[in-house]
Amino acid sequence: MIAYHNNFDDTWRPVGKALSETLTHRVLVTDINIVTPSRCNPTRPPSADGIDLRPRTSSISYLHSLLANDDQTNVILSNAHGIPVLDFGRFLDGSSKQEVADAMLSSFKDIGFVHLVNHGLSQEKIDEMFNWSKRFFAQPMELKQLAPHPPSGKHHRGYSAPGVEKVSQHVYDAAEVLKLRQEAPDMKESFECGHDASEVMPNIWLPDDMLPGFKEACLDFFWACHEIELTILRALALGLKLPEDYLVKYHTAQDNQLRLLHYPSVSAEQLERDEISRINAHSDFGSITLLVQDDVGGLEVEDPRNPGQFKSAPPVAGAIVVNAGDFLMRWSNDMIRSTIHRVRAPPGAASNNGIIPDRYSIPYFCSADFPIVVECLPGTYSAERPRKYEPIWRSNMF
Ligand SMILES: O=C(O)CCC(=O)C(=O)O
Ligand SMILES: [Fe+2]
Repeated sequence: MIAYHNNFDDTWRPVGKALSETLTHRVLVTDINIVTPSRCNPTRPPSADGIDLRPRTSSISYLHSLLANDDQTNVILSNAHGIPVLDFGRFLDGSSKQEVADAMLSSFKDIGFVHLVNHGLSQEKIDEMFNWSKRFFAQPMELKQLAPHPPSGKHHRGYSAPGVEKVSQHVYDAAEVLKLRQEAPDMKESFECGHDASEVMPNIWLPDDMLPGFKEACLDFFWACHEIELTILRALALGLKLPEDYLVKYHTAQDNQLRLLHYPSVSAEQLERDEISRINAHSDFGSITLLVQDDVGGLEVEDPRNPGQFKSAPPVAGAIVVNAGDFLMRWSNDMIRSTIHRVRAPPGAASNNGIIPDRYSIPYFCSADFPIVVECLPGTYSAERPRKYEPIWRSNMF
């Protein structure tokens, strides 16, 4: 689970311990404190702007997955290193809704990850956001520091410089985290924002006259991702044989987090020798994460059947990656996996003069509303598969 730690204060400890002891969930500890915000007021209504529902052709070869059952074969376009590539357009246009829903759920149960093509997020919007991200990170450090991520990390907003954040799993001791960071700093910088009306977690922007247009682009992309989130949650509900709006009803506060990530160019050797890392192994905290990435690669996903073994998950043309987070895993009575992943050297990197190019990615972390009691989802437990978790207030979880 991604959490952000600088200090290990009393707010964090009981939560972290409760999680590790009772949920057997992985807890990711970085250098900034965990955030347990209360519900944000819903802000402007989600806009349909930029959502392109037309199916697009892609360069992906149309292989049928061995994982699929007969009904799912027409929506599974290929199997990319163990992660199915689904034609989400068949859900959006209504032609194979149940099949897409079933295939997505199978994938979440099996590996916790899925690639979606024809997802409805326009390529123009994605390209535009990457351009803004590059422009932002290309600014001088003094300027980026004008939107500083708070050192105490009480909320995930603003800019964090390379090496400041360190991601790890099950490390609760401050000295140990410091040691990890010194041994192998995470060589990435990030900018994080949410929606602009949050009272509990206000955004931290650059001063108005710096990089005009950046803020608007981030917010626009935030809402575009939110639209995709809702359709994915609808598909997932259908896969779980629940009413289509079942999960959406628990995601009304739009308490999500858009994160621009830049991994500066580094030496392949240093990365491979673990002298530096891009992002350490971790699982995400929320319901689902949507990820768009450039074509550099390096994302690796743990093989659920061989803990500790990671498989490369290279980018798939035109696809967004969607993975389940710790919250969804618990909510589904562990039926759905929140799988550990990391970013390392892409395959074959050493042959490229030993230098790994800059990498840009944009995760969008989706969270359920805070003031709800979380019980295992209907259909995820039975006499043979009893509930593993007692009901709990969402705000007491992460
Ligand atoms: O950069 C990536 O591809 C992955 C980022 C990630 O896993 C995260 O920020 O949680
Ligand atoms: Fe992640």
